[in-house]
Amino acid sequence: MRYVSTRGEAPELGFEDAMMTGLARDGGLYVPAEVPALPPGEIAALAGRPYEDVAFCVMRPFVGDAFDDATFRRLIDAAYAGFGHPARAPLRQLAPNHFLLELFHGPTLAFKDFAMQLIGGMFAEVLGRRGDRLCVIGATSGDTGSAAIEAFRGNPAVDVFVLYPHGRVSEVQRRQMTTPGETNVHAIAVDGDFDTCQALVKAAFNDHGFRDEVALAGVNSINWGRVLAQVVYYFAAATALGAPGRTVDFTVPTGNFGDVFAGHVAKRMGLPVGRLIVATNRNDILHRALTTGEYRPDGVAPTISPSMDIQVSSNFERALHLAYGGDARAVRQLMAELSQGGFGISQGALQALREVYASGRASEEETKATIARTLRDAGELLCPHTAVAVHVAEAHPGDAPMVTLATAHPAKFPDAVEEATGVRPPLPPRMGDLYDRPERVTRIADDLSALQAHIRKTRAT
Ligand SMILES: Cc1ncc(COP(=O)(O)O)c(C=O)c1O
Ligand SMILES: N[C@@H](CCOP(=O)(O)O)C(=O)O
Repeated sequence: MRYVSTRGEAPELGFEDAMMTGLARDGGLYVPAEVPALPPGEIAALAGRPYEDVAFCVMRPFVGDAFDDATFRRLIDAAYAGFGHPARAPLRQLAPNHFLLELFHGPTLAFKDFAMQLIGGMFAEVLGRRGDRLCVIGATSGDTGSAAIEAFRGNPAVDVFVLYPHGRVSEVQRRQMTTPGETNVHAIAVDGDFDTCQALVKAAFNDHGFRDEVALAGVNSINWGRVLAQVVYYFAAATALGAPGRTVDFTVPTGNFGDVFAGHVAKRMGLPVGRLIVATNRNDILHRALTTGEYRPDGVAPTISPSMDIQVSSNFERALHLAYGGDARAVRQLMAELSQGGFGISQGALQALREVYASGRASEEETKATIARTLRDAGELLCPHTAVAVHVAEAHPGDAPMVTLATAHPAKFPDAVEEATGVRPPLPPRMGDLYDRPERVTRIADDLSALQAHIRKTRAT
C-alpha cells in the first residue's frame, strides 16, 4: 500500500513512514494511492464480531508490511482494552430510526481515543525497533490534545507538545491537558483560536530544518493513521444495523473534517453509506462551502461546542483531492488561494462532493434546545457537539437508519449542559480529582519562533 500527498510533490511512502511523518513535506496530506474494497461477504461477516476483530479486518489492508498480523492484532487489543464499554462503540437508540454511536468510552471521553490509543501503541512499536525518539506536536480545540497526552504520557521516546487556544476550551478539557505530571507532556496555551494553533503546527512542519532537527511527528488528523482508525466504527455501526444488506446514513459533528472523511473512506471501501451529513455549529464554513461552492474562512466564533470552533478545516483537502480526481496541481492551486483568503470550488468538484456529503448547521440556541429536548424525550444527556449533529440529523429525515456520532461525553462540557438542562453531568470517578490537581502550562503568542524556541528548550535530547 503506497501513500501519496494531496499536493503531489512529496515522496510516496508506505504506511509506517506516512504515519510517522504526519504532514507531507510539500504541505499536503497523505492519502492511500488506492482504497482497497472489502467484498460484501467480508463486510457481512463483521456483524456481531468484537470491535477488535472489525478493527483488524478493516485496517489490515492499509497497513502493508508495517506490522505483521500478530503484532498488529496485539496493538489493536491493547488500544481498546482500557475502554469503559465492552462494545467500545455502542449504539443507542434515540428514536425509531435514529441511533447514537457512542464514541466517548475511551480514557479521555472523546472519539479521539479510538485513533490515538492505537497510534500511541504503533508509534511505540516503531520507535522501539528503530531506536529513535521524536517530538509529537498537535493543535487542539480541546479533545485531540488530551487524547494525545493520554496516548504518549510517560513514553521515554516521545515528547508531546499540544497547542490549544487560550481561554477557548472547556475547563475539563484544559485540565486534562495541563494536569498530567509526566515530564514528557507539554501543554501550550496559544494567544489565538484553533486555526492559529493549527497554522503554527503546520508552519513548524513546513520549516524542514526545524522539523528534522527535533524529529517532529504529527498526531492531528493530518496523520493518515488517525483517519484510518476512525473508519472502523462506521463498519461496526453499519453492520450492526444490517449493512451490507441495508444502506445506513450518518450525521457527523464536524470541525477538521477527519471524522466525516473517515466515513467517506468506509463508503469507498464498499460499506453502503447513504448520506454522510456534515453538521457544523455557527462556524459553518463547511456547510457554506458545500452549499455555495465558496470556501472563505471569516474568523472563528467561540461557541458552546468549542471543539468544532474551526474555520480552516484540514481534512477538507483530502475530500478536495478526491473531488478533483486526484489532480494534485488543482489542490495546490486551491491551497495557494486559501492562503490568500479563500477559493471557489469548480462545478464538477462541487457536484462530486455533493454526491457524498450533505450538510447542515445548528445555532447556539438550537444546540441548547436539542440537549434539553433529547434529555426530556429520550432520557439522553448529549454533549454540545453531539447535539449539533442530532439537530442536523433531525432536519434530514429519510428511510435509511440514521446514525449520529456522539463524539464526546457530556461531562467534558458541564457548564453548557447544565445551562441547557439544569443537570450537571459528573466526571467518572477515576477523574474525580481533576479539579484538585496542579496545572502546568506555557503561554505563547502566535509566533513560530517562540514555539520553536520552547520546543528546543523543553524537549529531552
Ligand atoms: C467532541 C468533538 N466533536 C466533533 C469534532 C469534530 O471532528 P473533526 O475535527 O474530525 O471534524 C471534534 C474535534 O475534532 C470534537 O472534539
Ligand atoms: N476538534 C479537534 C481539532 C483537531 O482535530 P484533529 O482531528 O485534526 O486532531 C480537537 O478537539 O482538538
